[in-house]
Amino acid sequence: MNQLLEFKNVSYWYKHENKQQNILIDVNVGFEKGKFYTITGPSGSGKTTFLSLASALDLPKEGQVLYEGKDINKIGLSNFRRKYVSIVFQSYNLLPYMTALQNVMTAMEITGSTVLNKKEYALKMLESVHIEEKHARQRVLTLSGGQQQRVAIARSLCSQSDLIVADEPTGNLDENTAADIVRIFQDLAHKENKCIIVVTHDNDIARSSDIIVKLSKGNISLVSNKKVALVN
Ligand SMILES: Nc1ncnc2c1ncn2[C@@H]1O[C@H](COP(=O)(O)OP(=O)(O)OP(=O)(O)O)[C@@H](O)[C@H]1O
Repeated sequence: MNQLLEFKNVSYWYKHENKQQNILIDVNVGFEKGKFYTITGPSGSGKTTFLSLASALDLPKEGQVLYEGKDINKIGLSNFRRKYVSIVFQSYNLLPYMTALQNVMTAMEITGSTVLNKKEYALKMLESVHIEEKHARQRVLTLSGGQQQRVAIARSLCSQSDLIVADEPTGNLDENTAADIVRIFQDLAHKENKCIIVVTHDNDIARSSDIIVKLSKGNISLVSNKKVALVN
């Protein structure tokens, strides 16, 4: 099996006044390109912690996270974040006084994109998430929540990384807009061959993914959705 990202014997805990709270206990799980994964579990089960390990915001206390077989600690955490993973936050993390286009182009500058015509490319990425040029040229603070989330996804696409992780990306959105975002993730996995890992509380979104990774009491179980629900 061709794993893009692999958790190998990963354990993680927090210490509270010398008491250890185990979050992940000897977890083994792999993620492939071309698949859309959701991470689910009760509040406090460690979903955000899991995602921070998958996106090199933190390191396991024990075990390794491997990218194409290489330990991300060896790749270097900031190097890994810059080159190999795109993170979509619930709060979008956009620059509100800039236009959508400027937000995407700024991210391209920061990540050292080698694309020659950055404006044209940014507009193409925005169009791929259904942000037309008129909206692309508006300041982000004048766009709706759903539009802002799509801009954040377009920004994540400009780094051209194979791995996209998102923490509750539909948390603030209405049902229709959330379905729209989920469809974009499905397309990115199935048409663009990306590996998508999304933390969600929402069972409908989990059912729309290819594989559900359930977290509970430090352990994980996988549910494969053979017949992926199409969102409408
Ligand atoms: N920086 C930290 N220091 C200490 N404990 C922490 C820290 N971050 C998280 N925790 C604890 O670890 C547990 C897992 O937190 P995490 O945010 O990963 O869970 P979650 O499944 O994403 O929760 P939610 O669904 O409520 O967002 C929680 O009990 C939390 O209080």
